[in-house]
Amino acid sequence: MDDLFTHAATKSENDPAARMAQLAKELDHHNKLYYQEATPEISDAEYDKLYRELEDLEKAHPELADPNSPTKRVGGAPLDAFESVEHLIPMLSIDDVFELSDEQLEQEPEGTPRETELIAFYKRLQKNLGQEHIPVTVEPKLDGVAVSLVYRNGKLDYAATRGDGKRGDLITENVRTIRSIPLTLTGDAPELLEVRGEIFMPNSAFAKMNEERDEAGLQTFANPRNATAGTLKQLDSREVAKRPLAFLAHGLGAYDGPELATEDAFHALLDELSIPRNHPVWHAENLEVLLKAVTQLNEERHGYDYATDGAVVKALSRADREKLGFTSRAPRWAAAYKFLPEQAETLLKDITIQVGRTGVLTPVAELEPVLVSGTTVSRATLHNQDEIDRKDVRIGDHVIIEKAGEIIPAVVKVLTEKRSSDSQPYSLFNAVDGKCPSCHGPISKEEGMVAWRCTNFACPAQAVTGIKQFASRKALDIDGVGTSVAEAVVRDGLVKTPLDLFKLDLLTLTELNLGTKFEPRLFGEKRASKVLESLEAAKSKPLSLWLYAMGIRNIGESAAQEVSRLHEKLTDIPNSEILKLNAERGLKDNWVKQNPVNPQKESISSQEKERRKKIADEYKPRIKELNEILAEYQISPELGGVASQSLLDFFQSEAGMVVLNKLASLQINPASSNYQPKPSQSSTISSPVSGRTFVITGTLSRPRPEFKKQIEALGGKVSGSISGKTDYLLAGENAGSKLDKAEKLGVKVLDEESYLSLINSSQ
Ligand SMILES: NC(=O)c1ccc[n+]([C@@H]2O[C@H](COP(=O)([O-])OP(=O)(O)OC[C@H]3O[C@@H](n4cnc5c(N)ncnc54)[C@H](O)[C@@H]3O)[C@@H](O)[C@H]2O)c1
Ligand SMILES: [Zn+2]
Repeated sequence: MDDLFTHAATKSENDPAARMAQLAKELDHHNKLYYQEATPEISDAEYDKLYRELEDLEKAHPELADPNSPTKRVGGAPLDAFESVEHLIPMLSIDDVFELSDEQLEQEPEGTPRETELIAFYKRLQKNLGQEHIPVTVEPKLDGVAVSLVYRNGKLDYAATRGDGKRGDLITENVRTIRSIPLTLTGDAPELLEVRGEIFMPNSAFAKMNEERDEAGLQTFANPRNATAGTLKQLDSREVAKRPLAFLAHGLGAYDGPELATEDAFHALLDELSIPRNHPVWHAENLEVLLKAVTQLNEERHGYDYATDGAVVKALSRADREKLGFTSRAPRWAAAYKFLPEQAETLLKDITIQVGRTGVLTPVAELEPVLVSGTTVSRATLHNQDEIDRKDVRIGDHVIIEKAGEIIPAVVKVLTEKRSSDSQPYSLFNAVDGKCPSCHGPISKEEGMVAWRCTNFACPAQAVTGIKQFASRKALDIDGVGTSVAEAVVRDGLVKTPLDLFKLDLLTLTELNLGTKFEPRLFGEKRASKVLESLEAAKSKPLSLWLYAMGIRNIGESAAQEVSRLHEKLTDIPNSEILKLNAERGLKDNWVKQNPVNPQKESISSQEKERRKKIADEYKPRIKELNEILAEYQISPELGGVASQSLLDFFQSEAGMVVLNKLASLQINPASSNYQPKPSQSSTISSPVSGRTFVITGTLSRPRPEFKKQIEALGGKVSGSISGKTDYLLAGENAGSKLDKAEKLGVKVLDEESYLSLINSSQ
């Protein structure tokens, strides 16, 4: 079965517009993670690759280019938590030019230099300025967070991040804590001086801080840039003060003072005012010297105490810069030359699988330790199955690994000539036997996506994400349980899966620490009891909300509604015949649609044609048959084959059983509030008992089972507890809490006498 349904062709390959839209979406996603949340998912080199691909497509198809494309914009939006400020002059990015790799050079004519893109940049300067010699400067590119420091009359007025280039966040209080940034300038300060530069964390300080955090049981940062970005987002500047941040200036923004004709004059001013500036700076009068400077910087940079992955090349004179001008995103007078990441050869000993916070399964290469860019590397990311297939990575291979400016190393290439003859292609799915290594839940791959994911909402690796979904407004609406509570209960080991929330008691919740070990912030009794109340109420919430709350793949709100219309209660789902048939129909139907015998766009071999025809001939009559069987259920397209299969997979998996067992032990069996599987039939029957749900309580004239039998014989149901979907409460003498609850929920209450007349009327 696997075979038939996993081929969902990535149609974007031949469709530039679709690919462009997809790239833009992915880049937006990564920009948000990188700039706003300081938690990037991919390396800069990978990001750059996607960015380049989009840029190239936009050049090839200018008519399809979106004016709001990520290639036309700077950075991310300002954060809500800070006040923002409009920049006096927009803060732009810098265009990248890349050192060419061996693979790229193979595609080019012989003798093509690695610096081809840099040379092209210099030639553009020559052409646009109409002169042969253009003096430029070369300096290290700092990998930190861009900042604007505005000084008025020698005093720091404010500091802001780049934000979207037009508006940034005001981070003055945080910046004041950075010792190397002067608050008052020495010497003859101009009236207005906007210095732009980079806040960063030196490597040594970063390593030490991470070590201390690790010891204190705090989360460590992936790399110095993340640590810097994360630190500057802190609202409490006392926290910022504790972090080892540094600053170096590299550019001029708004300015009101004596003329600065060149970059040198600007540097002299910074020195006079004791503002630390980026160094070393090389000067080059022509292309030859520029290339030498860049080579020298590349050699020296490994000795620096901060990460540099490139050289910034800038026209020296202000007059030249003015002539060259800007694009919407970057100045035309500067370029960032990105060095090739350093590579090394080593042995890939094993592949392990990590489960991320959102359930993504990431294959990780376990390597024979090797030294790259001054650090020992023993693990590298393999990203996903598609990447493994593309590079044909296998356990036991000799591989080339690469480490860019940032920390996560990657496997770039396999040395197939060194491979042993008995090596086997690697399949992530087989390696984990189709189960999440963290929880043994089922894994699945969404259409058009490359990653396998664990689909178990109770997976401990995804606990925080799962709890947030479970408690969200649209799901079970657990008042007071958001990100910080979810993180705290998981951190303290109180909750491993959302259902563990039901184990929490008032005292534990009251004393839950939402702050840090050093600065505790307790949750408090008032909010704690609210959480418990919401949890109690959740127990009787309808099936559709429960299904949505579980965050099962492909089950959104509408699909959950439809599932709950077709099933009376949760426990009917794992073996649901309707779902089985609907899954089969949907998956077969998709297959036929996606594998046409006479495709219009692609060309297929006659063998492939034959294969498709054979399968389609088998599927089509069955699809017709299924359509007939399912017709009376009138299943909405919101519940497709993929979603149906996904539900069944989940509830039939080991993980799904655990969830069902836990619910059973909590005595929760969510019931449908819109149960009506055969719409046309049930609407014609109208009986006061048939299809109605009764709850029985108190002392009656006969034993309760007798009443139960009678109700069921007339097509009604008897349930043990009152919920919003109960129709009648049959209440005898001394009815207790159920009576109160029925009144609260507006459920009709019958005494024995009115019950009897109801029964008689429906016989
Ligand atoms: N991994 C991810 O998910 C992800 C997401 C978004 C962006 N990124 C990375 O960020 C890059 C794009 O970000 P960007 O637009 O901020 O560009 P950038 O950081 O590559 O370059 C522009 C910035 O460089 C800084 N800079 C550093 N040293 C400088 C110097 N000596 N002189 C002048 N400026 C200097 C400036 O602050 C300027 O704003 C991408 O190439 C990518 O590597 C990664
Ligand atoms: Zn899992």
